[in-house]
Amino acid sequence: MARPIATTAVDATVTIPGSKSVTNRALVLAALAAEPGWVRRPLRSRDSQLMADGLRALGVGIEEQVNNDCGGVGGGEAWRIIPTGTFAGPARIDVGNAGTVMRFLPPLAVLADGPVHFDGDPRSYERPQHGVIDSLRALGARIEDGGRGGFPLTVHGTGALDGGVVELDASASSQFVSALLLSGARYNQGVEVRNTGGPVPSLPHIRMTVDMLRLAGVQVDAPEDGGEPDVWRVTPGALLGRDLVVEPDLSNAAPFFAAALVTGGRVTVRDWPRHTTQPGDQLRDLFTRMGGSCQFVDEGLEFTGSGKIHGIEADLHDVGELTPVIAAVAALADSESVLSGIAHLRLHETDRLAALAKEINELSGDVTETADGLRIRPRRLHGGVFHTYEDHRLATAAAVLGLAVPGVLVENVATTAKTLPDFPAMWAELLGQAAG
Ligand SMILES: O=C(O)C1=C[C@@H](OP(=O)(O)O)[C@@H](O)[C@H](O)C1
Ligand SMILES: C=C(OP(=O)(O)O)C(=O)O
Repeated sequence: MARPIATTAVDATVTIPGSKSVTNRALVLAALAAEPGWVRRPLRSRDSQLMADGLRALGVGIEEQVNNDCGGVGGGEAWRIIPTGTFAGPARIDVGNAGTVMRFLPPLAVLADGPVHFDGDPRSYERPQHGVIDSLRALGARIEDGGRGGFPLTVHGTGALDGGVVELDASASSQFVSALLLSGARYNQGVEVRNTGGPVPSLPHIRMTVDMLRLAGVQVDAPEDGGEPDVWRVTPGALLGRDLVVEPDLSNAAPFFAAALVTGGRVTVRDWPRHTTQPGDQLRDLFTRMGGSCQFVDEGLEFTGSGKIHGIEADLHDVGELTPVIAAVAALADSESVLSGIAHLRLHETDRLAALAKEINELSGDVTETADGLRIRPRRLHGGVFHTYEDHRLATAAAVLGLAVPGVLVENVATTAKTLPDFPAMWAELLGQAAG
């Protein structure tokens, strides 16, 4: 995708599709429930499709309805989830490169009536999975992993799991904890997850898991509610079928607010929730520190750029998925930025620290990798191909750079289909151009 620089300040209102994290949790919880439920305004993307297909392979009914009027809540698209109580095996599941699918489904597959074979994109072989697999084994599951501790692997479901207390190192991914908690209420003894490793990243995502479990009627003890630090406990019990409206994906608002910052323009994101567990909500603070300002308006959240972009020193441990777009904005700022607390990004869709440093430097930037992040010294950039390594967030970061730097070519912008298939058209509309 080649984008000329934005010649005028953007001024737009955008509708961001549903959150990947909320959609995929909602699907898992609805599949585990004792009664049917609804997921409204779900994200339609590669990651949510992989999740839905995985659950269907296990026998869960998912009926996709468009423009229905089911109960009047949410409106628009809705998926009706019909759980079967048990999960069917043998089954085959493709996890793609979706962290939520590769971590959340094996703990559910232990409840299947037979073997469930998992495989995925080449990158899924490299992403950490030990926190899920070793934990499930410790809780009584039989899993074959082909000798590498990860994919491809076979979970030998027996219809039930003892569960109980498990210790793991969750410093590589919060998804290890979320994964075990989501299915834990269906284990005979529930589950108690104890992190014995370093600090867990992306804690708001665990909070999201805990809140959504509670909405499904599950009793959860968590550290932030006065519980023991680094310990989460799920009491065994049935899950309720819920009617849930998915919030817009706030992490995918990042490139659009960045466009307001970079062009000195204004972007309103519709339906921004006033209260949310999504880490993307921290964009309000981060991008304000970088030179913009925001306010809630009737339609949603309005973000305005001042025409100036400041560097930032920020610990992004909780909000790692925002890093690529923040790094792109930082490369266009008037002072140095230091982004820290994000060593775990080396094991995301790609090694994001290496990829951002390499690609921005290829455009004549000055980015160095630190032990746990990036140091970004803004320099005048020139155009060139920005490689995206099949990482949706590298592609949106490159598009942001392309607003200010003539001749930036985003290689494989279609990779945004992981969480935002409409990105090329939405971006073209933002800039008042034809998609292409
Ligand atoms: O549970 C989730 O929905 C997510 C948790 C985070 O993963 P890590 O804890 O592996 O960073 C985040 O980066 C990812 O985009 C989504
Ligand atoms: C890390 C991410 O995704 P995943 O769910 O595949 O871990 C991300 O979306 O930034």
